[in-house]
Amino acid sequence: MSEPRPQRPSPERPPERPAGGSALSGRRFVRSAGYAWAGVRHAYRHQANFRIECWAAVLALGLGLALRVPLAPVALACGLVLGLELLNTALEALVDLASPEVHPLARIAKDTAAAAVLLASLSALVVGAVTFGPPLLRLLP
Ligand SMILES: Nc1ncnc2c1ncn2[C@@H]1O[C@H](COP(=O)(O)OP(=O)(O)OP(=O)(O)O)[C@@H](O)[C@H]1O
Repeated sequence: MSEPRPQRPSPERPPERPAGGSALSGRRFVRSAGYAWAGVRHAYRHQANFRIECWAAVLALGLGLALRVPLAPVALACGLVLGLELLNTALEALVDLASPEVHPLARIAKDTAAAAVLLASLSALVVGAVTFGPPLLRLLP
């Protein structure tokens, strides 16, 4: 006899809460943050682009502080690029797992994810030019 299938959550039947405290439990949050930090460390170790983007973000935020420009758009642009680079890394790993051999769909997945990072990086350059351009020009003699 086959095992009973686990029932999908629905609006009438919310998902069962896993054992180990409420969704807002501090220990749970710390554990999740630990997994996320492991992901960041992995990307930093293995992805040269992520390392460059991390240091570019540090530089941009430092320059923003020094020039006293609004930091919110700079931080948002940096977060977008870094977040999409992490998603790109995750997707590359998934594609390599699902399709180690060359496949047109694998190429589309990887190329499209890379395009998302490129688009965000170009937007970040525009944000940087608009934010840092005027104060830097004022510094010129
Ligand atoms: N399994 C595959 N099938 C088809 N094309 C692939 C496959 N794997 C990679 N490619 C092609 O090669 C390109 C580079 O893939 P790769 O996995 O080396 O990514 P990358 O951008 O070089 O990653 P990294 O950031 O690790 O350097 C992809 O964008 C895609 O066009």
